[in-house]
Parts: sequence; structure tokens; C-alpha cells
Amino acid sequence: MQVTNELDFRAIDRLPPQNIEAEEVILGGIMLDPSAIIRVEGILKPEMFYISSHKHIFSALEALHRDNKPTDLLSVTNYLTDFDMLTSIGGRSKLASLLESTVSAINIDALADIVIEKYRRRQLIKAASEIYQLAYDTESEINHLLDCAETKLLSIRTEAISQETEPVILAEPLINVFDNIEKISQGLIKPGISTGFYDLDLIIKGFQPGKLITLAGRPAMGKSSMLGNMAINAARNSSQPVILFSTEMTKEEWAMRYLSQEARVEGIYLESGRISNDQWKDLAVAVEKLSQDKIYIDDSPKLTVASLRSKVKRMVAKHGKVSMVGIDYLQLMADIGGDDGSGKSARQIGEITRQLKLLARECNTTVVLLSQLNRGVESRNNKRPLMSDLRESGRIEEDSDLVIMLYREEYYVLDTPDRGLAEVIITKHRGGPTGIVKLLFESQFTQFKNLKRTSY
Ligand SMILES: Nc1ncnc2c1ncn2[C@@H]1O[C@H](COP(=O)(O)OP(=O)(O)OP(=O)(O)O)[C@@H](O)[C@H]1O
Repeated sequence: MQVTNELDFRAIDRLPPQNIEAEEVILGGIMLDPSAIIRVEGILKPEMFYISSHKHIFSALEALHRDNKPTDLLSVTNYLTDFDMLTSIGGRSKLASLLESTVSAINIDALADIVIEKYRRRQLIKAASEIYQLAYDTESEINHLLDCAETKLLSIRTEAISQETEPVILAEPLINVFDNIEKISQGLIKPGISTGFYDLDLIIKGFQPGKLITLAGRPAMGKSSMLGNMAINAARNSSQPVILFSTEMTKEEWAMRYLSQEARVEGIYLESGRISNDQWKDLAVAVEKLSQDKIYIDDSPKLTVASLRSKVKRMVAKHGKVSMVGIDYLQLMADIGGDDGSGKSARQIGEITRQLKLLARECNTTVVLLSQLNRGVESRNNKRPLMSDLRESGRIEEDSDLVIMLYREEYYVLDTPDRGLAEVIITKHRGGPTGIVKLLFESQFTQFKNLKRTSY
């Protein structure tokens, strides 16, 4: 019996995970009952079968089904004969034996689960074997090898997540939603973690778990400031940790910003050391307060989505939950290798945003991703950013649940009446309204503030 060529399992002194009987009954079941394939269609894939001939037979059954043809013994035999594959799968006797060993297709879903699970285990062994080989590659840097190893494991996990869900009857989420509304109305839970900005919360309902938020703007609009403000607000309003991944600013620069905001001492005084006695007291109080905040900062300059993901998962394992993951910023992530004109970086960006969206869902957290905007904004009369200004906008727009743009008129017009004001423009909101929220921006403290309180 010829087995699949996933890995040379002879090198491993154990039989690879597989369930040949389950594979046979699935194939026999589909030949017996043509409607059975619908129950595994899109879930079970040919490559998941352990036996090579089973892969080919399942592919043939899928092709027949796609063409609205019967999947019975005669049709499969003809199909494989036409493609000159009948002999290689074991001939007519192989197909007949599959039918003979099957009584019904009743358990096909459960059997498909078994075959998929065995396939995943083989994938895991394959990745482990490749990682084992990687460790001997002395030509490459260890951090690069660790990234490669993480990526291999991540791709198995990503494939598993994207296949895990099955449609459920409406009644099921309905009960959850009703239960949630009841708890919110009784004040037992909050609709989301407050961003600290009341008018913004009114529109987006705070930070919602499982969501990817893209926060974009031209340089110096205040993206990092907004992310820092949101992070501390989320940590204080949820009492759960927040992680900031910062490829641009160091952890000391973040600490300086937070100290400046909390003590209300401008950054230039902190940097020059020109501090009054009163300010020293304020700084001491601020250090004490900030030391209680659960803000974790990772300033690895070469951040990949694979390493980010494992760091977040480790934090979740340690603390139970993470209220927000902030990333400053997308275009500086190490997965993006630059564009050679073939759209490579757009594809890489698309892959990153997809992974981040999956991470938000998997870890039940909110991911806030900073993104640069195209220079195109600068050549327009109205410089308020638009969705199309997002660099490599297509995938960012698709994967994000919310796209928020920052705009400050004073950046372009010095004597504007809107001096000190910032516009937070919600250009995309999946399942909710869009709109513009005005905030005060104190650049000397890199702090956004509410203009006036609007109650819920
Ligand atoms: N210590 C400081 N004192 C005064 N102004 C500051 C200070 N730090 C930052 N700013 C100003 O605050 C504004 C917002 O800075 P921030 O770093 O948040 O912007 P950004 O949108 O993240 O920019 P970039 O994309 O260039 O990193 C800028 O105009 C900057 O000059």
C-alpha cells in the first residue's frame, strides 16, 4: 500500500498518525450515497488522506460532484479510466473493496474529523522535522531560524483555525446576544472596554474583542500618541494587560511619554532635566501611579507577525486575557521585504493583516494597528484622509473591522481656528456607523483629550 509522501516517516521509528479504515469508509460512503459528499465538502481535502490512492479517489469524487455527476462506482471508474489513473489507484478491485467495506455513510462527518485530526498530527511531525533540520543550519542567524520555525507552526495553526467553524443555527448566537444585552443593561458587563474618548466610544462601543482596528494618518498626525493614550486607557478601564509592539520608538521613549502625560511635565523639560521642585513631586507621584499600570512594551526592531503572535499567546496564557494589542507600525514589520514592482509588499501586508485579524479572534482581544498613508493626500486641496489613501489599501481595508484616520488641520494651516483640535475620522465600521469625533490634542504632552462629555 503506497502512503502519502508528506515526510519520510521511515526515519522516525514510529508509525505516523493515520486511520486507514476511516478513509476507506468515507470513500465507500460517498460512492454508496452521493449526497454524503456535501457533508464533508470544503472541510475534507484530498491532501488530508494518508493513502495516496485515497487522495486520487477523493479528488475524482469531488470533481464528479462539482460537475453535478453521480459519484457511484461506475462514474468513478470511468472518471479514473479517462484520466489514466485507474491502475495506479489499485484498479476496479480497489474501488469495489471500498464499497464492500462500507455499510452506510451515516458517520461520514465524524470520520472526516478523525482523518483531519490525523492529517494535522502528521503536519505537526513534518514541521517538527523541518525545524529539527533548521537548527543545524549554522549559516543562518539564530533569530532568523526561530522566526522560520514559528512561521512553520503558525501556518498549521492558521489552516486549522480557518477550518474550525461550522455554520450554526441562528438560535444559538441569538441566545448569546440576548444574554449579553441583559448583562449590559444590568451593568454586569460593559459594551466594550472604553477607549477613554467618550464620543468615540459612542460610535465604536469601546474596544470590542476579536476586532482589528487600523489607525492611520500622515506622519506627525499623532498616531503613536493616540495608540499610547488608548493603551493606557484600555489597561486602566479593563484592569487587564495591554501589549504595545513598537518598532519605531524604544521602551524608554514610551516611558518618557507616559511620564510627561501623567505628571503634566512637558517632554522637553524631562529631556533637558530642567525640573522645578513641584515638578519633582509630580514626577514621583506619576512614577508610582504608572508602575501599577499593566502596560507591556516590546520594542524589538525586527518584529515579525509570527513572533508577535507567540508573544501575545504567551501573555494570554500567563494573564488569562489581554485587553488590547497595539502595533506601531504595520509598514515597519520585518515580514515586509520591500517592493520589487510585482506587488510583493502588498501581498505581504495582506498576509500580515489577515494574521492579525485571526489573532484578535483567537485571543479574544482587540488589535490596534497603526498604518502610514500615501503621499497622495498632500497634493489634494482637502487634506482630510480617505480610505484610498491607505498604503496597499485593499487588504488592510478588507481585514480591518474599523478604519480610523487622524487629521489635524493645524498641521497644514498654522492660523486655523481649529488649532489644538484633532479629527478622528471613522471611515470604516463593520456593523456600525461611521462618523467624525473631535478631540483636543496637547502635542507638548502627546495627549488627546475629550472636548466635552456626551453621555451614553
Ligand atoms: N515631546 C514632545 N513635545 C512636543 N511635541 C511633541 C513631542 N513629541 C511628539 N510631539 C508632536 O506630537 C505630534 C504627534 O506625534 P506622534 O509621534 O504621535 O505622531 P505620528 O503620527 O505617530 O508620527 P510618525 O508617523 O511620524 O511616527 C507630532 O507633531 C510631534 O511633533
